[in-house]
Amino acid sequence: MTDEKIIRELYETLENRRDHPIDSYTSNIMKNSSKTAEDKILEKIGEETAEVLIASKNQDNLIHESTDLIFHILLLLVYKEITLDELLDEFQTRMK
Ligand SMILES: N=c1c2ncn([C@@H]3O[C@H](COP(=O)(O)OP(=O)(O)OP(=O)(O)O)[C@@H](O)[C@H]3O)c2ncn1[C@@H]1O[C@H](COP(=O)(O)O)[C@@H](O)[C@H]1O
Repeated sequence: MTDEKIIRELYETLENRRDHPIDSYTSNIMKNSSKTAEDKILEKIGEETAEVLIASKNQDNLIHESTDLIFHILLLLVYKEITLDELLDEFQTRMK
């Protein structure tokens, strides 16, 4: 699958990991522990943002680092129970 449907499939997987936790990276990060789940996800977004800046300046790994950042933003939205359709609707309202 190499079209935009992969984002919807990923989103559904993340919602499933949130609602039916297993022992996996995304389920574990969305669980509460000593740090709240939200703080852990926000910390990852901060790290991945810095990695995108460095990758862009170094002309290296920009796709890989951007994917990590986008992935963690999607994870935050799923954790906050925002649906993919709400995100897409927001983009739609900006279409000219
Ligand atoms: N797309 C991703 C995805 N992208 C990044 N990551 C994880 O996010 C973390 C990124 O953190 P780091 O950058 O610190 O990790 P890293 O490996 O050192 O990365 P780099 O330094 O190389 O950039 C790693 O542990 C990655 O495994 C992801 N983990 C899961 N998914 C997808 O999410 C879905 C659910 O995943 P699980 O919960 O693992 O089943 C599956 O469809 C997966 O394909």
